[in-house]
Amino acid sequence: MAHIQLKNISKTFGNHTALSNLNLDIADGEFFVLLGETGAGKTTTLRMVAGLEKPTEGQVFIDGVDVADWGAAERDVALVLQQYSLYPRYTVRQNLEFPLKPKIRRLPDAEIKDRVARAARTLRIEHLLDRKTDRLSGGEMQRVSIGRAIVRKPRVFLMDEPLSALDAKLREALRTELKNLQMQLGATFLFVTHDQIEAMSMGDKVGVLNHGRIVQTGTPHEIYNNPRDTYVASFVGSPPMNLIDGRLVNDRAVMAPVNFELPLTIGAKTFGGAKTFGGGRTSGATDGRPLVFGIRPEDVYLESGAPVEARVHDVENHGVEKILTLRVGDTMLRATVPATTDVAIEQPVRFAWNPDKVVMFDKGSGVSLRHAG
Ligand SMILES: Nc1ncnc2c1ncn2[C@@H]1O[C@H](COP(=O)(O)OP(=O)(O)OP(=O)(O)O)[C@@H](O)[C@H]1O
Repeated sequence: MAHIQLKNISKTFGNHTALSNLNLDIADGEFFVLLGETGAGKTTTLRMVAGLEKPTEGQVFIDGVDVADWGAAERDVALVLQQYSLYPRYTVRQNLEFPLKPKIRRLPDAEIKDRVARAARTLRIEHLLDRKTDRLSGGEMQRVSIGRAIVRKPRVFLMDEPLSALDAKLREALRTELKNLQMQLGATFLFVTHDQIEAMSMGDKVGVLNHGRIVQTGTPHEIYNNPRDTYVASFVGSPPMNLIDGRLVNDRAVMAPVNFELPLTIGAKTFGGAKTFGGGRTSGATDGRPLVFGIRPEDVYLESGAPVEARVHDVENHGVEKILTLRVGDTMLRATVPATTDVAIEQPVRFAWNPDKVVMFDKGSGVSLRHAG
């Protein structure tokens, strides 16, 4: 398989900068997800690894070799796209055989048969082998597209939103299958998506791309719990992290514009022993500085006697849990609570949060104080 490195990559189209100084290091056998909104530069990055696009600046390395002069075929990568590129009049078997039959490197018939059979078994499409591809469902077609990549045994799989055209249920099923497949093949995957749930559930590592720049790279756990800036904090997580403006004053967090105070140390008795705030990273140096406080909805909880009073503005039922919108003055804040929580709209409630989980961001730069060092 392969180790992929992108070093100081920039790409401009005319006077539009699609990628700026991008660095990525994808380990051999890693499932790496590039996550970003539309237009962030995901497809451009993928096409550069595939050899379909040349960087304006910087280099792409595969297994330590600069592949600038290698064409797409020499790079030995397989691309799976959102739109399945199958031959509609051909059967599934013929579609799977097709990539193995170019004149220059035609494989022996027995080898072709074996690879097709294995791919079909892995993707559970054996029963479809003799069916024409225009008679398949979307999920089946996408399996065949992935099969066309697998049979080639490429060094790297490049996947450009391969699940986004499928309905929610199928997407979920194929997410698991793709992850299993990657582990089974031990292959290096670069998977591109705008869907943070896909990224968090499949990636060994996730790179968050914003306007052509990598904002943060890390495990899903790191990205979720320790977002580098307010962009990552609000992009990853559903509902997103609550971001509330405020300042630290005498070791208390004063949140504007409602002026409610968050104690930095919350009494051990009432609030479960949590005594520090923001991972213990409070110091005199931050006093008075404008900050943004990030609190995940699941770290907010209702409790009588808790420090802040709010009104319930909205209640969404999500089966096992409810997502509440709480109103404090003009500020809205989301809280994920158990479905058994009995609340009504406009009801007054009191809430607290897990102080260990609060992330403080510099208001000016948006960067987390933990990352700013
Ligand atoms: N061939 C091109 N010519 C001009 N601009 C381009 C070209 N290819 C991409 N761009 C621009 O570069 C930026 C990045 O595009 P890219 O397709 O990589 O984004 P993306 O993150 O994959 O978006 P999406 O999720 O919508 O596919 C966009 O602003 C796009 O319009």
